[in-house]
Amino acid sequence: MSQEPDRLFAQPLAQVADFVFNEDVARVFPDMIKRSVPGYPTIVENISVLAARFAQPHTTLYDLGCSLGAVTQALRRHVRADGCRVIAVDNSAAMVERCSEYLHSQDSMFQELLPVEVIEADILALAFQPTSLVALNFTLQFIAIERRPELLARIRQALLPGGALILSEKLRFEDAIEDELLTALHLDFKRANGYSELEIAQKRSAIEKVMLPDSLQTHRQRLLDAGFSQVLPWFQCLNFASLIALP
Ligand SMILES: C[S@@+](CC[C@H](N)C(=O)[O-])C[C@H]1O[C@@H](n2cnc3c(N)ncnc32)[C@H](O)[C@@H]1O
Ligand SMILES: O=C(O)C(=O)C[C@]1(C(=O)O)C=C[C@@H](O)C=C1
Repeated sequence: MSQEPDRLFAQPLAQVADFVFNEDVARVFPDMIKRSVPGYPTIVENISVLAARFAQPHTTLYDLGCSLGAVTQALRRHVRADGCRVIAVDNSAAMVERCSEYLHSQDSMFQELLPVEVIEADILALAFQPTSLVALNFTLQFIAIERRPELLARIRQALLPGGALILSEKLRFEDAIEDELLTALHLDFKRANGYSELEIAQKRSAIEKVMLPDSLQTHRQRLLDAGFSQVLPWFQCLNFASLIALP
């Protein structure tokens, strides 16, 4: 994947536009997400460990909001159940184009990869096949809040017994002191990864209307309301967490 450093917000901008997953973002995305999301490499690595337990033979696995396909690549390499395939979906043309290229080069580097299909589509409009594993890795937070319940309900309906949804999100916290401290620590994480105060401030105004995090309590209740039976947090680093939701 591209090694280009994320300098998108390094120069003062006359006006900071709302954040979109366009060509500029796609080009620097591996660097951006690693330097912005505490624990991201650990989450991606371990999604394939979790998936290996939940993936059922001869079923479809979904990577929803796949960006450049980091989760898809991990699933293709590490899920060994017979006859599985991965469907990777994103509604950003720039992401889908690069994702397809990266998956193509993965094909030439490794043997015995799961087959994959990359689709440019809105996940809200997707007709789900029966599935044993759905990954929403930092995607739900970009979906309009009022559309989140219906998306989760449709995923729940498509999930087969023994399968799972893996949901990773930035969290907000209902306790004001906890929220303030973990937000401050997240900014320290960005500084420690070389982002300047200007980059941090401009990225924040670009993203604040576009990415709307929920609390763990809100996620849990919404997943239960959508018909999931169990919600288990398996990872948290500062204000970023990942949950397993069981059908
Ligand atoms: C933070 S990125 C996800 C990172 C990726 N899952 C990973 O692990 O590297 C969010 C992605 O969700 C996509 N996205 C947002 N809304 C979407 C929608 N309604 N349908 C499909 N993709 C969407 C964006 O284009 C973006 O690529
Ligand atoms: O919370 C932030 O400041 C972020 O930059 C987070 C986040 C994310 O969680 O997806 C937002 C957009 C970028 O795609 C990468 C990281």
